[in-house]
Amino acid sequence: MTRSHSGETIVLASNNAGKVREIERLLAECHIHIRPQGEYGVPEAEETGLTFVENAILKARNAARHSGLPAIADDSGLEVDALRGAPGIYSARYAGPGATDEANLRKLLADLKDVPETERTARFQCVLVYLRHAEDPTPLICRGAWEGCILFEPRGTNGFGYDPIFLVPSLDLSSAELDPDTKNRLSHRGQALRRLQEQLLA
Ligand SMILES: O=c1nc[nH]c2c1ncn2[C@H]1C[C@H](O)[C@@H](COP(=O)(O)OP(=O)(O)OP(=O)(O)O)O1
Ligand SMILES: [Mg+2]
Repeated sequence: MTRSHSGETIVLASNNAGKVREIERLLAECHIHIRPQGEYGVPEAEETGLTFVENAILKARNAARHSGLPAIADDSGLEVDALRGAPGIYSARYAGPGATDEANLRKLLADLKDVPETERTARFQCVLVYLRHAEDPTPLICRGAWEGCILFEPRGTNGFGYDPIFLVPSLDLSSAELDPDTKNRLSHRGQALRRLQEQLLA
């Protein structure tokens, strides 16, 4: 069965403006049209899963159900080796329910204050899920991971979330010091999106 869209709108199951910007930018290049779920009055899904995959499916299904459209969801987070993978799937609520990006980032810096540079390795994970409709039994699932290190102080003003404290070692720049195209070329989300594009357009 073909998965191609021939211009059909896909709802993007995210309330995170930073994610929406990055995903719109990459998918526009291949003429896949997405609209954020806010435009359809989709209520926020409860992220009760224990894996990125489960949470992405929950979010995509919720958006597909309320909008009647195909849906893409992104569940992502930062795994810090010195914290045995935390905050992971809990990255958005690390400093508590409804925490701001700034509060989450400050908590992470505080938790790592005694961890030396060589032990500050980390990676961003991203899982994207595409559902043709709310009951789609064969979701497309694509992932990406981006290796880096946690800085001691924030640097840069681009991006969102933990970007100001995520060092990209090959460039010696934080993720918040990258322009949007460079971040999309390297990031966990960019990797997952290119895999999803291939499958959607296959
Ligand atoms: O490229 C990134 N650059 C910086 N930080 C990032 C990135 N990618 C994920 N993150 C962080 C943000 C948030 O703390 C968590 C995602 O949580 P996650 O539940 O997937 O998203 P969210 O609640 O912000 O929006 P939504 O669920 O509506 O898509 O990981
Ligand atoms: Mg979320």
